[in-house]
Amino acid sequence: ACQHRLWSEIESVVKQQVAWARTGIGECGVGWQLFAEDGEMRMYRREEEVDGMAVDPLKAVHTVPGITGHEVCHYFFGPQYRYDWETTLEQMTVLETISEDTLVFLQTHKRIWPASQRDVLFWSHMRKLPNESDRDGPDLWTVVNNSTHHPDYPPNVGKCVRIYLKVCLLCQTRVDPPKDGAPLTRDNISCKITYCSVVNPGGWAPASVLRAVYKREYPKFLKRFTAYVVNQTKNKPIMF
Ligand SMILES: Cc1cccc(-c2n[nH]cc2-c2ccc(F)c(-c3ccc(S(=O)(=O)CCO)cc3)c2)n1
Repeated sequence: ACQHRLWSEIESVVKQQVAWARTGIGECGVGWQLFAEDGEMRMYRREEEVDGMAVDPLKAVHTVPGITGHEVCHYFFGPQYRYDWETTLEQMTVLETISEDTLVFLQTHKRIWPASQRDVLFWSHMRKLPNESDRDGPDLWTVVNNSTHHPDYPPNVGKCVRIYLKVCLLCQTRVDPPKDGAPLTRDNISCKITYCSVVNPGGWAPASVLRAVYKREYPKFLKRFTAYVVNQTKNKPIMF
């Protein structure tokens, strides 16, 4: 897929998004507010408007015991699982299979009253990244979703307003080997998850309504998705 039309864009967006996800919230600049907390999960957002529309960047960090970064990215990337955990999804189509780690999706999501229904068209790329800070530590895994165009599905033709998003899920596995040299079990692993997103609603949507929805939907999504991965993997061999 190195010669694919999207390859150079994917390379640059993945590098940019991973660097952003790796930036601790303290170095992200001013204006970030913690808006949700639940156990290990912390969700931050910054209020930003473009053309009067709320495009608040979001950064969430969460640590989940018993799963690996590869497993988290596998269930986030795979179209076959999405209806199980994405509660606001109404319709999902894989428009293109560019390679086994790069797909193009078209999705329509449940309407957020009083705004019009939204759809989103994006490429999704999954990649393993070398663990720079700890050579013999487990690799990092990431999935980057980035809005793109497709000639057969121009924006705003039907009833849906096209939204534009950039999402990065960055996962770092942590292994705490058992003292007595016993074989590794899921009790000895955990995954640090960073989820970043910037969503441009693409058309009129009241900032106050969007912010209320985001405040409710993002924590729900991350909790539901990670619980889904724990449940799907608990009786399966660990996928590093
Ligand atoms: C999780 C969440 C946060 C904020 C809003 C909502 C929501 N509520 N009702 C409709 C939506 C909605 C509308 C349009 C969208 F594109 C997405 C959307 C959200 C996430 C992603 S993803 O790339 O993170 C996971 C793949 O679906 C893609 C689209 C979600 N859901």
